[in-house]
Amino acid sequence: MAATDETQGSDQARLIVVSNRLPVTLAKNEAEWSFKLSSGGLVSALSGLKREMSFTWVGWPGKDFGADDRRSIDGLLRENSCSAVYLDDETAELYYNGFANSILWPLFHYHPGEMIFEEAAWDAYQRANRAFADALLDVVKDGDLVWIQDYHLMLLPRMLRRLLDARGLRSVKIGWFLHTPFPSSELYRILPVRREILEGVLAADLLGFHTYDYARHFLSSCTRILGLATTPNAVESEGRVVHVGTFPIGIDTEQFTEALRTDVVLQRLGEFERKFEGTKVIVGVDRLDYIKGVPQKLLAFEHFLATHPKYVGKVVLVQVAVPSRGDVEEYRQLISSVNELVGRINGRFGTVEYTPIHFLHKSVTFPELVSLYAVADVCLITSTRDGMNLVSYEYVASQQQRHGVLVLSEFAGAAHSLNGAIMINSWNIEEVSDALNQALSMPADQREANFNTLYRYVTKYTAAYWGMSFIGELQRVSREADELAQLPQLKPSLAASRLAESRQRLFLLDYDGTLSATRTIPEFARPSPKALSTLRRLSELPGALVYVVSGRTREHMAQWFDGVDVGLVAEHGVFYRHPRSARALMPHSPRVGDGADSNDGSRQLDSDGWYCLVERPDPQWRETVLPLFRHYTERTPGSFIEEKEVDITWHYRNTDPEFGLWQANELKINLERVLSHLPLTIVNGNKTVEVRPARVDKACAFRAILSDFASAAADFDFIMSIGDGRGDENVFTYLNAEFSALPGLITSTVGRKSTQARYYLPNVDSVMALLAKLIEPAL
Ligand SMILES: O=P(O)(O)OC[C@H]1O[C@H](O[C@H]2O[C@H](CO)[C@@H](O)[C@H](O)[C@H]2O)[C@H](O)[C@@H](O)[C@@H]1O
Ligand SMILES: O=c1ccn([C@@H]2O[C@H](COP(=O)(O)OP(=O)(O)O)[C@@H](O)[C@H]2O)c(=O)[nH]1
Repeated sequence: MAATDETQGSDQARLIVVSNRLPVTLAKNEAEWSFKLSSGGLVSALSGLKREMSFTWVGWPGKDFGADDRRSIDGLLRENSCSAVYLDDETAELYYNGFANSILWPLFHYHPGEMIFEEAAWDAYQRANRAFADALLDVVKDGDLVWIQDYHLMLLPRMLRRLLDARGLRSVKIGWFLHTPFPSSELYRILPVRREILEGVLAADLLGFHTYDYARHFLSSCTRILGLATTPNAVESEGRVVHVGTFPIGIDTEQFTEALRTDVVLQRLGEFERKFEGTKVIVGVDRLDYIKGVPQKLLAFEHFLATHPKYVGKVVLVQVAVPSRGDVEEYRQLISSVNELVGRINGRFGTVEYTPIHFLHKSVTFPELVSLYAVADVCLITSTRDGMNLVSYEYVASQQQRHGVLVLSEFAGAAHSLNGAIMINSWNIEEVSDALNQALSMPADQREANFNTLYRYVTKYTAAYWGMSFIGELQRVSREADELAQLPQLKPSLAASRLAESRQRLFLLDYDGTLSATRTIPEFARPSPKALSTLRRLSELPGALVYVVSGRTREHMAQWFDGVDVGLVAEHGVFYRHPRSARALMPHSPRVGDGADSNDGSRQLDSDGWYCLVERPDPQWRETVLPLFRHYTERTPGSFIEEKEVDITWHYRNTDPEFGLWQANELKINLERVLSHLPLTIVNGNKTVEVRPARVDKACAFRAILSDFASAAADFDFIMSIGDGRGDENVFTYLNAEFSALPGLITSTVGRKSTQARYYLPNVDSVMALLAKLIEPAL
């Protein structure tokens, strides 16, 4: 493993990889501890990465050690860029076998029947994850990248984040990668601690999965179980954006190419070729785990021999079954049923000269494995679920000469990548048997074409590629998060001091999500008595003009703010009305029917003082839009249409969250198609789809408002704009450009997010607290 010394102590971000097991085997000879790097999927996957980037590996060393031994082991590990997390043997057993392998593993592989939930195991899982977090505190420095691996450590991102925050280490970036499938939310929700586990990983900055299906299931669980807003590549959790990505793992193909040139492999391959001369070889390599579908494979092979007698005596299955998790009951049962099947099939089809199944219940050496891969005409993978399945990749990497056929279960993650394999439903014994027949009789040119497609993929998307792309993405999202972290929170004291220094004051306040918290039904979101009295007192400050700026109808707004001297902007800028106190500042009093020029073309003034920035609503587009809106409303329970004077809004907040979002996207696509020739804009709002005139937005309304003040607008020495939505971003952009030099300009979004505003306020309560500060008597 590459040493990290060159980066220790420097300002460069260091990488720390955390996994359940350290990739080492420790042995004591006399009084001396020695160290051997062990092999395994993760070790080889990360071996490519380590050529590009040095890292420290943190994990459990495999058993507990006494204090004296720990001291020497720690030294030895440090020299090899590793660091141990010690767990007492009972915790380790319960956490690893009891929770990770007996609860999460079966559930994530669609075997809920094998899941045994025990509180003691859950307690141990928490204890072990906490021990990892504590140990990491001694290793991690600010600015480091911490990459946590797999289902054993799903609570760790949150536990670690809390400890780091408490120490003020706020720029450590955390990634987490799941090597297994993530099941459908329908399965996942069975887990008694489903919330804790999701919340645990959501403290990371980037979450990685092998396939988009796994990511999709994860996002769906976040929506359904935690009620969080998601996009196809992110989850919003506690004001943070947690990025979600697909990073299919690969192998180090070079290792296989090099091994195939070694004498030991060439010799062994020759022996196999002589032994199996005139016989077709099917190879299977699996850990003996119930997810690998070994019984299904044996039954399919039996069916194949029974239905294709010409192959009896002419084809063998060499099945390597690597012993695994023998301490767990389900695995012990599997061994006996597999042994029974092998015996039955060999008894049924075998002769003195012919053994149909060569069953190796052991692990084999790497040269032996490569030789077996290379001699096989077919590789048969029948997993009933499998995160990725690297055996399929390894077989392809070893088949440059023979161009053998890969028969691959569609339930392995690899099926999403390995175009060129024969895909099978491993539960369908008939189909697997047919696939074997097809594979064994496939013409050489077709085998070669399939192999070339597979080989190109396997050699391009290697383990190194996987590691580098995850780390690259973690660095990218971290930069984005750093930018966001630099967005300052608007402090009431700062706003108050700027206000105190000013004389002509303008407040532009969005309504929904800014002055009023989100409600399920729009009518319920009326201004609270507190909000009304705050606005009244704000409007009474010397030299102050207050505008409430909303997507709501002017009727609603006029009714809600009756008796408060605030200006109103309705339907996202289509209508606006000045406060009474503004009239004194206007160069001339506008008259009804006034069509005075503004930057936005003509505008009309009615007898209630409202300006309208668009032509009257065009009935034709409404006639096109409304039937579509109705179509989707009828088919989306809980959705409804809000018809305004000009805009039309489709609300889906109260629908099934995923179906609602799906329907909203469909509706938007359909609207874009039918409205493409019209000057309209279709906007995804806060659980809404809105259609409104393209020419007008909230920024246009401000421009019009300011032009009404003509040169008096130049006298505003304090402008504060607060809003939470996308429509408010236009306002911030406009104000930042127009009043860039004004010290009294304050723009603030609500909720921390990527924004054009100069500040953020966390939520509606903090907006109200800020405004309350501004109306304190001294100001
Ligand atoms: O510009 P705004 O004041 O932020 O108005 C935008 C939309 O707000 C309303 O919908 C939103 O608030 C509702 C009440 O809390 C909520 O039920 C809905 O899901 C939100 O999208 C309003 O109904 C829309 O017409 C406005 O366009
Ligand atoms: O005797 C053996 C046979 C195979 N393997 C390796 O075990 C890994 C199995 O990975 P896979 O993704 O197929 O399944 P997993 O065991 O991780 O579920 C592959 O890299 C094999 O080369 C091994 O270590 N010892």
